[in-house]
Amino acid sequence: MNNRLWLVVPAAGQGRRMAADRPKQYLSLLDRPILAHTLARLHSAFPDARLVLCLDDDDRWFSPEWVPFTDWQRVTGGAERMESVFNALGAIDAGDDDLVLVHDVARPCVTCDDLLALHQATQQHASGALLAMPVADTMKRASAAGTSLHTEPREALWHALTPQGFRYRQLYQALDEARRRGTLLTDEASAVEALGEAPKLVPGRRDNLKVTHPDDLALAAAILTAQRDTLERSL
Ligand SMILES: Nc1ccn([C@@H]2O[C@H](COP(=O)(O)OP(=O)(O)OP(=O)(O)O)[C@@H](O)[C@H]2O)c(=O)n1
Ligand SMILES: C[C@](O)(CO)[C@H](O)COP(=O)(O)O
Repeated sequence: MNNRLWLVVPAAGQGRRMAADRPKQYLSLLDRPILAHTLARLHSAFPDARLVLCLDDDDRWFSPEWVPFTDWQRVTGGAERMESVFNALGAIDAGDDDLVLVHDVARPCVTCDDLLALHQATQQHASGALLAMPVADTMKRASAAGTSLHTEPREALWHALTPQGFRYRQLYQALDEARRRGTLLTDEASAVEALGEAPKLVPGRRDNLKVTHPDDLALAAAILTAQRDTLERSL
């Protein structure tokens, strides 16, 4: 039997750095909320996957009309992103070798081609895979006073993006272990790395922006508009 594909979308954040009147996933981007864009992108790549959407229990903004998947469920988010993802894994009836792709709701500009590339890499690499981007700028080591102490070699530095994909059992064990240690992790790959594994870095597009600060909203709108003009067929 083929392994199932699960999409876990952590969407239980409060968007504190955005400082808006609602969690950032419900801010309007062009014609609809960020959450609707992100789910539409995932659906265009994986229409038959099962979606697991992590939402805050007190969320009063969510509407199911923004979910294009027929096969989906809502789970309760945690206090931190990694807890939201762990809750999702605990709530599903997945096989050990089923693939799980975790994608931030706050990354609405991910393209179909990048999603498919990450999915393929996850199938091919036993330690899992993540979309990532090589660091492009000269990197400085700062002092506590905010002065530049020296220049760091950047050749081996990458920005971690999402999705990040793993086999279900491996990811569950990795996050469970991190919780037991009391380590706070900002992505799934960190948990798997802590088990001694080395997930594959899959070069992703530079415009897979995580909407984080207020000025990211205009940037995301410009990216989506440019993608509509240049990538129409592969979105
Ligand atoms: N307890 C949490 C915290 C974050 N997230 C999700 O994890 C992703 C990445 O987090 P981040 O960009 O930090 O979002 P927020 O936590 O909402 O933002 P902030 O840190 O500024 O409050 C987002 O899709 C967010 O909704 C989540 O599901 N549960
Ligand atoms: C997984 C992630 O997208 C990596 O960039 C993540 O959401 C990071 O969040 P943070 O803003 O760096 O805490």
